Amino acid sequence: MRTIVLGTRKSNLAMKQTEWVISELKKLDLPYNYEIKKIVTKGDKILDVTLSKVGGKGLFVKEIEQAMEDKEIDIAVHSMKDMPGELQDGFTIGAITNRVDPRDAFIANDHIRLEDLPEGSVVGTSSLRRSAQLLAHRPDLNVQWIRGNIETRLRKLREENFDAIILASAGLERMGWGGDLVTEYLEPDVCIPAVGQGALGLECRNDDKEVLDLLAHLNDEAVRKRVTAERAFLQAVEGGCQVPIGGYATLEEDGEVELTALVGSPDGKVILKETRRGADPEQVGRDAAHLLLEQGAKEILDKVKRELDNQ
Ligand SMILES: NCc1[nH]cc(CCC(=O)O)c1CC(=O)O
Repeated sequence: MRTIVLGTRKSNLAMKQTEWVISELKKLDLPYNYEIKKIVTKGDKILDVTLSKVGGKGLFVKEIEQAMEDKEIDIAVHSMKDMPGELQDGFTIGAITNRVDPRDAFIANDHIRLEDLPEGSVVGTSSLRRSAQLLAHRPDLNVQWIRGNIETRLRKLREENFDAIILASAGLERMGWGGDLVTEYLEPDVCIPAVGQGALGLECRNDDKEVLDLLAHLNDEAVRKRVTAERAFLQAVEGGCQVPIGGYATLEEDGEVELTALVGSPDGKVILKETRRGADPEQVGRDAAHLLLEQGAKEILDKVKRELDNQ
């Protein structure tokens, strides 16, 4: 009986996600054993440093792909939102799983809602996408950088000088911490989520037919269409997870995908946002990108990348 090894980062969230994947695989009742191997990536070792400094997008993914190439692992479990736009040769996303809540969660001390936060309140985020949209909505707030995994950020909200933080609902939900912790969920009209947020990507070697067949059972075709549109947009604007880009697609009753795509300046002063709809997810993503590029998205992103490089 083949043992299929699932590799992931060693954070508690990554472990929870991988355990969930294994429980879904076990339900299939196929003759395989499953094992988890934790991989400590460079990105995990330097969480306190600005990621862009040490290789930017795909930092976590590369080392996990190396482990797959070396056959140490067979499946890599990723948050789709941490996946770079393009994979290295030899790998493919065998499944995009069902999507938990894609929205961002606003968590405030004393549960003060975003609308009611006093001027100058300190909101922690480590995402330029969140800071751009937050400041566009509430330019009077004081956005501060907050780093670390989910547990660390929640601790910093309690112990340090933050009035509120923003986290992905998905991570909280998977940790089993949704509910009471969250002050409010930010709807896409306030905060467009990150491309792929809430879905898991199960990556494998593209010549491993057995694993590809196995993963096909976990693929959610509706989510794949949505995330495909979002990622086509991300790729066409050449963005990664370090730049202020959001993309959120829904699947409509007629089978068309509707994508809202966003590029903003980190200070929230410029927000470019367009909605496109169509039958071909890739085309919808590229069209949205084209519209934003026409309006100056590339200049905004180039400026952000230059600033990150100079940090
Ligand atoms: N950038 C970190 C990260 N990568 C994936 C998630 C969880 C959400 C998801 O699976 O989409 C988070 C936490 C966060 O952004 O608050």
